[in-house]
Amino acid sequence: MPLQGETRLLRARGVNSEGDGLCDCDDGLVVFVPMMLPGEEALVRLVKVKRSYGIGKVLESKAVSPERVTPFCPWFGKCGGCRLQHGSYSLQLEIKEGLLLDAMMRLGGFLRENIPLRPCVPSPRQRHYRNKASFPIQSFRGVVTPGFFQRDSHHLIPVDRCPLIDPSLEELMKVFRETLPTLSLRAYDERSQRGSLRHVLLRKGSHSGQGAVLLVLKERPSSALFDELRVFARKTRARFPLFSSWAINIHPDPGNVIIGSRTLPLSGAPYIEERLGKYVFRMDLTAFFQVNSSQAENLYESVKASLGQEEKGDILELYSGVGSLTAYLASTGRRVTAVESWEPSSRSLEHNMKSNAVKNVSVFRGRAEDYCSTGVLPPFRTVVLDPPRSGSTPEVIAAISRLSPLEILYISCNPATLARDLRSFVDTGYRLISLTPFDLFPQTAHVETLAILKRTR
Ligand SMILES: C[S@@+](CC[C@H](N)C(=O)[O-])C[C@H]1O[C@@H](n2cnc3c(N)ncnc32)[C@H](O)[C@@H]1O
Repeated sequence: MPLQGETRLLRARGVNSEGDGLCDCDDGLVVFVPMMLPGEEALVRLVKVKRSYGIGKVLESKAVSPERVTPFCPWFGKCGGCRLQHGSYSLQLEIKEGLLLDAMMRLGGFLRENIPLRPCVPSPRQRHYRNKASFPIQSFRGVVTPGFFQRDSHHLIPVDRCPLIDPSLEELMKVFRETLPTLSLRAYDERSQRGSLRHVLLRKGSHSGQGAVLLVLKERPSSALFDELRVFARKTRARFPLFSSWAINIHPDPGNVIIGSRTLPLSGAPYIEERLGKYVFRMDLTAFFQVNSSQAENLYESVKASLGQEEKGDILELYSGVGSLTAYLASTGRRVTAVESWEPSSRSLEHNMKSNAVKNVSVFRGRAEDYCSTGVLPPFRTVVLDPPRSGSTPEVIAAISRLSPLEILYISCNPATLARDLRSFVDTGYRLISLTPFDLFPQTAHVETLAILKRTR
């Protein structure tokens, strides 16, 4: 077993889900080394040695990958957001395919020959693709400051630009950096749980142009503070007329969850609209919506194409959000039952089906678990599910297996929970037909995947 502090010459055989180089010591220990790309060799100091893994730091590079590029963001390596900016885009796509394969084999117990992996679908844009920016607020040297968290920590880096977000979100970020210290709001402190302003969330419909601001506060503001924030919103709207929707979200609980359950309108409508394909979707400022609008269109078109136009039979869609994928599913002419638990999203889902004249959708406002336990469910030919990062739950997976649809389409943003859930489906009589990664998050190590399963018996 190597010792902490030792130096080794290591070669990266891949990258882990955090974007770190994956190296093997000759003693069998796996070492994760930030900033190393597959094929690279370096003298590495073992800064941490645990029983099952180590963490290394490059002291001197010995062989550099031809796919290494100069990162375009000055904060890359410090900010926790991007993990792969030092690799060419084609390498990033290859890495994502590898991450998915690794999760399927290691965590899902699949054999390589049983994984019908397709190439990763590239994002139309690799920079400025994000329609949303969420930055934490802290008191930095006594000043209320927005920024991003350093990797694996809650240390704030006070940045005023991010090359992944829409340029108008960057402009607005600068305004917040200048203006927040002049307001009578105090930054929330996680340790003492004092102060108020926790997060600022900015959204801009990439295709609609509409923008929104959500201020996340620990408690409901006093009426004087409310008035002050209204004036701030009005003045900022005068400079950025497209950012017309402002709201305050109240989030009193400690912890890492960004948004609380109560939202109060501050200025303008408490929602914005985004256009995907021929549809316009309204979303509450707290709702989930894919951050890469153009690549979301590609993903949804691909889901629709894999359903086929001539097939018949109803579709059950679980975890529907505001109904963006729902509309694409319904455009095949089949009846869709859409299930969503976040109340503001399920309200928008109902609205969006009406406003887009989509008539063949019925909405269940509640948890997938509750829908699945509502007695005898009608038959569905197809089940589509797009759960959060934690994946689906054993109850929901068991209910889907009992429903026994001919096909299951599973969309996932987390290869680890996807591999686990696909294993359960395969064990109850489904065969994996295809597994397609979509790059919705260039420069990061996040992987979105569309998996298609068919019933075998
Ligand atoms: C990854 S998003 C997918 C949304 C949608 N398919 C889309 O593409 O925009 C997951 C959604 O599941 C919802 N959700 C989370 N847990 C749920 C549950 N137990 N039952 C139903 N919906 C849930 C979330 O509110 C969120 O809207």
